[in-house]
Amino acid sequence: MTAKVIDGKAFAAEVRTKVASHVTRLKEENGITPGLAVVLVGEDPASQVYVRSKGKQTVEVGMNSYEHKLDVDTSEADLLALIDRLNKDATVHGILVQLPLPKHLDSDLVINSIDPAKDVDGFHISNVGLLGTGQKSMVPCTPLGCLMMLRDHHGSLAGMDAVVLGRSNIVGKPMAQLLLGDSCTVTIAHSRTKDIADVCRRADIVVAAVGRPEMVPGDWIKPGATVIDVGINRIERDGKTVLVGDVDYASAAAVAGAITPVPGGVGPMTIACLLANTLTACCRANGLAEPEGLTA
Ligand SMILES: Nc1nc(=O)c2c([nH]1)NC[C@@H]1CN(c3ccc(C(=O)N[C@@H](CCC(=O)O)C(=O)O)cc3)C=[N+]21
Repeated sequence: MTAKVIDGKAFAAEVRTKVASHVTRLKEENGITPGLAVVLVGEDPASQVYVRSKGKQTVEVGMNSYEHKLDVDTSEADLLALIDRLNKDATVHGILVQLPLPKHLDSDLVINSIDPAKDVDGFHISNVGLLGTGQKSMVPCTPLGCLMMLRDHHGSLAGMDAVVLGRSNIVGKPMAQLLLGDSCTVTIAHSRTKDIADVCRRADIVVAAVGRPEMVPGDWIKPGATVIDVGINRIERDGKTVLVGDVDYASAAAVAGAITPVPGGVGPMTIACLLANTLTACCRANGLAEPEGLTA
């Protein structure tokens, strides 16, 4: 068998088209332009690339983009003061603080100082609690993108066995909550899981979010299963830097029913969902109906 390749890049373009048409309507009918503020502390080259591409796509869908680049040794007080200003700024509907932050800053404290209604990353404890109890919240972008691709491929996910590899707060845990919300039987496996290969082989859906290049080989995958690869790892191969996922693509694609590639899978969906969340936050802030198909 050769897996169907789930084209995250094309799917993300569709999501952005939907977002853009809602934004046009918001402007014409309500005179509102959604705004996203992205805060970057320091000059990590990879982070700068992501922030630039977020800003570009934000403008492309017709939203306002506000970039705040702060010095690497910015004090916590100054960062909190900026967030406080953005919280109070009615033209800003979404706030994203690029992670990881420099070590001298307490990222939990910083994230929890964002107004939960503007927390388009869905990392604020209040959004985490709302998601965990099945209440309306802001949903983390990467897991939301994965969910959209899974629903698009399968229709209903009810009753499926899902294994999430990785237990991070930004991907593994919220991904498990979303799959549970869609009535999957969910297992979270991690570095201390016994017989992880056997656990994985039971899965109809595997979401790999461990951050270890090509850790999941094809013989961990049940024939016909759907594989979502969240990993984005830069490695050296044949003297070149290449981007690989957490899944060994060649061997997994030979047995899976469907698989997301890296690049061109989950990554582009993450940014598309950030724009979708900003639109959702803007609609909620203005008491308007939420866009359909763009939330969990
Ligand atoms: N508060 C916060 N929220 C984030 O969502 C967040 C963050 N911090 N810090 C960094 C990570 C990383 N991230 C990516 C988004 C898109 C691609 C993406 O589009 N990747 C392309 C390839 C891009 C490349 O070539 O490097 C792809 O997979 O096809 C990758 C990575 C969001 N992050």
